[in-house]
Amino acid sequence: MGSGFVEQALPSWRRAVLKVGSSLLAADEGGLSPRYAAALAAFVERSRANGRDVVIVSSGAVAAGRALATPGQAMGLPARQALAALGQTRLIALWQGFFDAPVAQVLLTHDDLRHRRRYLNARSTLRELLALRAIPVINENDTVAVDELKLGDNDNLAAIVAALVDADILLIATDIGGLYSANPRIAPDAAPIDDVAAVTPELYAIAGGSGSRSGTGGMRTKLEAAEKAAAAGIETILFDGTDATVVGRLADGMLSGTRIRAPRTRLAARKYWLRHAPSAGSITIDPGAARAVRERGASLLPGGVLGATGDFARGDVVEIACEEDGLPVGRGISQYAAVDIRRIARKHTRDIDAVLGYSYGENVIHRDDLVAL
Ligand SMILES: Nc1ncnc2c1ncn2[C@@H]1O[C@H](COP(=O)(O)OP(=O)(O)O)[C@@H](O)[C@H]1O
Ligand SMILES: N[C@@H](CCC(=O)OP(=O)(O)O)C(=O)O
Repeated sequence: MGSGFVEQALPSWRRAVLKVGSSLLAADEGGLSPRYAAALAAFVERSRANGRDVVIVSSGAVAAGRALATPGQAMGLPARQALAALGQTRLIALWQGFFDAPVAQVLLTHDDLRHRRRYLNARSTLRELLALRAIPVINENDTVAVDELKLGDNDNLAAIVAALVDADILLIATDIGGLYSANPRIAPDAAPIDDVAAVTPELYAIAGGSGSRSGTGGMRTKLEAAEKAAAAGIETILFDGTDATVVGRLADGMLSGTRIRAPRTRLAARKYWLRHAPSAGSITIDPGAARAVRERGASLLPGGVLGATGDFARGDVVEIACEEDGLPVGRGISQYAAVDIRRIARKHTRDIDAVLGYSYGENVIHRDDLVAL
């Protein structure tokens, strides 16, 4: 029996976040199983061979750890956290087993992503890992992630990561064909929904909880994730990771599952945000740098910077002004604090380290973080 979803073209993409739920990795007898992960890994491999980047957000640490715990043992929060710590090494080993390329373990909490500096550090690390052609495998840092530190679930984590790494698409592999008009495990005649223009309250009303022992959020958290991704201009795809044919076709650019659209493009969403975020200060640049930013969309290097006003921190949004006419050139996220910029202004990129004693890279503002006005 098919899932009822009609095959449609997958929107073209260059960088994806692939979220793999516990239900796809947990073995019936406890621990992890490569059963479904193998086809998903083959998809990652094929995508990478075509020059695309894939970041994996993988659940399954608790499920993996369960095989190592005594059955019947009390399962309070610390016990779950201990299971996650035990299971995480197995989880990474499972993924590494599929790839020749190195897998990098990245564990994140809400706190890491809420604080601007740590957010930027996570972003730089992930960018660097992708530049190294490594395969980042991300999970929530369950050891410390309790209550207010918790992102709650990996669907939401995957959406935040998608925005973090500038992904074009968020692929959520789950244990069901996609979104249905009701939970098919309860309502067998539920109808598949192939295409969603926007996540609405009505949609949340049809999304129920998890259908398996290992899964957590059910469709609700997948819709929350899709809503977050859409706000950043990223489309979300829900598909059945247990169906090797569906996964194989995905690598051919064809989807059987649910496509949840984003109302605006990624660039438009980002530029809108950069234009409207409150600014914490300004950077003055010379006319040559102003031309490079305006006409070529170039990154801002320290050589073209003349100074900084205000007391902004690394990661703040700042105005960029041209010293010649004082007119605004653009806005962007500064990689350096105002105090640092005053010291590296007019210096060559290679001297940053010598002047400051550290470096956050060659750009004062990276072109991806810059909008010309
Ligand atoms: N409207 C719906 N359409 C599809 N699945 C639904 C719906 N409402 C609830 N679900 C449940 O959501 C489950 C998938 O979520 P979950 O168990 O958390 O998996 P994962 O481990 O992949 O995150 C499905 O197996 C299904 O039981
Ligand atoms: N960090 C947890 C994952 C929790 C989670 O969100 O699970 P799931 O709903 O299966 O994606 C673990 O690795 O077990």
